[in-house]
Amino acid sequence: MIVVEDLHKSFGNVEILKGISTVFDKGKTNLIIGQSGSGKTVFLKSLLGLHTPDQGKIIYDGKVYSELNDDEKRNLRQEMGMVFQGSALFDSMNVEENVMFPLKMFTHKEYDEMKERVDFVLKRVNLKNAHTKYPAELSGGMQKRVAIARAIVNNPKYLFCDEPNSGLDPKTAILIDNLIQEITKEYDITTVINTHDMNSVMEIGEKIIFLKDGHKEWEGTNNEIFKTNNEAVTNFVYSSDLFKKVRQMYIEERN
Ligand SMILES: Nc1ncnc2c1ncn2[C@@H]1O[C@H](COP(=O)(O)OP(=O)(O)OP(=O)(O)O)[C@@H](O)[C@H]1O
Repeated sequence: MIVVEDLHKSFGNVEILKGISTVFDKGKTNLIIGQSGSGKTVFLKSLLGLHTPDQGKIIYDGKVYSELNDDEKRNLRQEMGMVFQGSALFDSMNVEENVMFPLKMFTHKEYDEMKERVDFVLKRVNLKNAHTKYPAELSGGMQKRVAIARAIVNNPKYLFCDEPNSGLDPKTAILIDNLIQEITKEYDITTVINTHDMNSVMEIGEKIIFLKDGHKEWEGTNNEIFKTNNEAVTNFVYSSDLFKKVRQMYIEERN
């Protein structure tokens, strides 16, 4: 579980995060949504420890980040997995080497043990016979699977995903969303996903926080987002007429 208390972050004189408080539960897919420039990436980077907040606290299962010493911070970072936008695989490494990379960096495991773990996670993301392939030889969906395998290879307690569906067709995007949700539940991970994808919001939005201009404007579940009367949220989520009609039909059906 990650608890965020009154998080503020400025760059120069410009305040980007203006006092965000929320809770991200374990075993759940938590989504951050909001318009471009609303502060989602700055927020996600703050959760990763890449930005130091000016004010407020981030608490990881009882550990207040700002109160940890350097070793404790390093240990905590090793409990975090990250799926970057565009997968960010190493082009010069094959799939097995990409996935093994965090184990080589952060553990002292023998090769056989690392290989066993790599085989396990690649199987878990349904990638078989891809060990010796290079990223350029893989489809976008397969690259995402490799990125997810790499993010979970070190058994993270926290998984952060930045636009995991960018560049994928809608069907593959749903498969990737479902895979992230399954893994989150299976290994009881606290997962936080930064997304623009409204399909993701509807499919896996167990908890959604909507940022607007650096504030938390709204939070709730995918069921609640259908019913909310918050204008900023409805304008954002139902920006197309088609979505507005679907929402109207849903509300009428429920009444
Ligand atoms: N390192 C930085 N230095 C100065 N300003 C920054 C820095 N990082 C982000 N910003 C500013 O913070 C604001 C929020 O940016 P952020 O990248 O968090 O938006 P976002 O909601 O993730 O947008 P998008 O959906 O387009 O990725 C922007 O105005 C951006 O210019």
